[in-house]
Parts: sequence; C-alpha cells; structure tokens
Amino acid sequence: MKKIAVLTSGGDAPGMNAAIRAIVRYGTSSGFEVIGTNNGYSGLIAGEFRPLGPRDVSGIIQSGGTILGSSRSKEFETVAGRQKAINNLVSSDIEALIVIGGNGSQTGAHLLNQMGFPVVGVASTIDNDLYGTDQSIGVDTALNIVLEAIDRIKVTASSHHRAHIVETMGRNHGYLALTAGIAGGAECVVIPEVEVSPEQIARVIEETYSRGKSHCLIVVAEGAYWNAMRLQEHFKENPSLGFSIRTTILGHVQRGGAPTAFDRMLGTRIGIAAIRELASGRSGSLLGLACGEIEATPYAEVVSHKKTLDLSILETAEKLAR
Ligand SMILES: Nc1ncnc2c1ncn2[C@@H]1O[C@H](COP(=O)(O)OP(=O)(O)O)[C@@H](O)[C@H]1O
Ligand SMILES: O=P(O)(O)OC[C@H]1O[C@](O)(COP(=O)(O)O)[C@@H](O)[C@@H]1O
Ligand SMILES: [Mg+2]
Repeated sequence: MKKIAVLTSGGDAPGMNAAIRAIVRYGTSSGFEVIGTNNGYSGLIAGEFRPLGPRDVSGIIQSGGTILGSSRSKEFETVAGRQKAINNLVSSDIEALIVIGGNGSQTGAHLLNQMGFPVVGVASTIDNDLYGTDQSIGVDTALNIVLEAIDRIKVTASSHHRAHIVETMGRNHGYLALTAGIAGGAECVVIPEVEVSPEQIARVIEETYSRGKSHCLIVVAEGAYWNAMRLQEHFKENPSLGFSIRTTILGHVQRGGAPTAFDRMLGTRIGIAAIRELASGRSGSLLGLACGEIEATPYAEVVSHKKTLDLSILETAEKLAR
C-alpha cells in the first residue's frame, strides 16, 4: 500500500490538525504518499484531492478547526454517494482512507469499508459519544472552554445573587455537561440520560437560596428535554425561586480555540497509530484511547454499541455544591 487519503468529517474538533500533521509527517516517513481530501465526505464525492507533504502541515499543531475543512453530507449516506466516493479514490490510485471524525463519520466509514474500500478511523468529536475510545480528540479542549465560561459566569452570578443556567453542546450525550458541571462546581446538572422535572430543578434552586449561597449554577446539556430555552421559559412563569435567573447558551464557542496539550498529544498519538495500522496491512477499525493506550476496535463493534456515560458522579453534584 503506497498512496493513502485523509479527511476530516462532521463537527470540527480541536486536535484534528495535530492528527492530520502526524498522519502526513509520520506517513511520508513510513513510505506513504498522503493525499488530503477537502471538506469531508462532500469533498470525497466531488473528488477534491490534494497532495500533502511535510511542509503543508507546518504551523498547524496549535490551531483549532481543520485545515482540510469539514462537512455534513446527505449524499454520502446513500449507497450511490459512497460508490461515487470509492470510484474517485480508485481512479486516483488511492488504496486506503483515514477518516478523522465522530460517531456519524465512523458509521459512514464502516459502510465504505464494507463496500470493499480499506478505511481506518481516528476518534474525533467534542461530544465524547463515540464507542471505542475513552476520550475523543477535542473533548478536553471543549471542556476547558466550558469551564472557563462557567468560572466567569459564577463571578457575575455571585455578585448579583442570581441563578444561572449554562447550556453545553453534546447532541444527545451528557458527557460535556456532566463533566463540566462537576468540575465547575454546579449545584445542578441536567443531562439527556437522566429524566428530571423542572420542579426538581426548582427545588435545588430554592434550597440553594435558602442555604444562603450567593449563586446557583445549573449546567444543562443541549440534548436534555429541559434544555436552557425550555427551562428559561418555564421559570419565567415560576418566579418564586429566591434567585432571579439568567441563561447562557455556549454554542459553537465550545468548538473553537487552540487545542490543549492533551488534545495535541491525543491527535498526534492516534494519527501515528492510524499509519501503523495501515502499514501493517490492517484496516476496518477505529483507533482510540483505551486505559491510556491507543487501541484499535473493529468497526463492526464500534457501530453496534452505544457509548455509555458513568452516572455515578451525578448524584453527588448537589452534595458537592453544598
Ligand atoms: N448512518 C450513516 N451512514 C452513512 N454515512 C453517515 C451516517 N451517519 C453519518 N454519516 C456521514 O458522516 C457525516 C458526519 O456525521 P455527523 O454525525 O454529522 O458528525 P460526527 O461524525 O462528528 O458525529 C454525515 O454528514 C454523513 O455524511
Ligand atoms: O455545527 P453544527 O452543524 O451546527 O452542529 C452542532 C453539533 O455539532 C457538535 O458540536 C459536534 O457534533 P458531532 O461531533 O456529531 O459533529 C454537537 O455538539 C452539536 O450538536
Ligand atoms: Mg456525532
């Protein structure tokens, strides 16, 4: 195997560039010709290829986003779209593909692999909802951005004796909200995995107020039924909480910014492992972090499992914030 392609797909994640850099530099020094595909699966279907050499990835390890661009492609979800992608790869003499992306991208990669084209995956999404890795590239950076926001919000919430709702990303997974909530000292954490009523949340706010605390922080995941907008709307009609309420939806700010040292290392380590996997003639697996080591998990296992969230810390949130 001599010529391989790499693409980034789905939501960009800080550390994707570190993975691209490792794939290009370690790949070329291992004897591969590395081809970059622009704009994820849309670019693969359009045949947007460009050769990548060591100098093309200079100065990117410290940058968020992805120099290759990304996309969400409906066409790739069809057999015809994936067949176009394979035809482009084959007619450019490319023999394998590395897909840097999250759960959707790796599901697509598995289907491509099943259609006979060798693929390996690099676990990358801020949501940490991808089975086959303890932590994906981008999660650590996103968490630190959320925490910085929470720390800032607590300052103003305390000064004004307010309750503050902060909403994180994460689709229908609660990892970002739960981890940032605990690490940020939230009084209440609301995630999709655990049903909670607005009355229960109201009770936490009232009790926090009656204990004489100067603020109450409620961290909610965007995927929870009682997300920030719904809670804000609900509490507008229930103003007897003690604290008045303000709301912040953090949004895409969580995906930007420079990758942390952890994400630069994770991107680099998984990128190297992807090259080693292909160099050994193996494909059809996702590379991710397992108990501190980079391990390969077969795609069939990745797509047939849901990543679970350790909920044991959730019930302590209220007690920890006393
Ligand atoms: N079930 C699927 N079958 C085929 N392709 C898929 C599937 N799910 C997602 N994809 C492809 O992967 C792309 C990225 O997936 P998405 O879920 O948006 O992001 P992420 O990979 O970060 O989770 C989609 O736009 C689509 O092209
Ligand atoms: O950037 P978009 O297309 O608005 O998508 C927002 C979604 O992307 C994410 O930031 C990342 O999700 P993916 O890794 O699945 O792409 C989610 O947390 C969020 O719900
Ligand atoms: Mg996803």
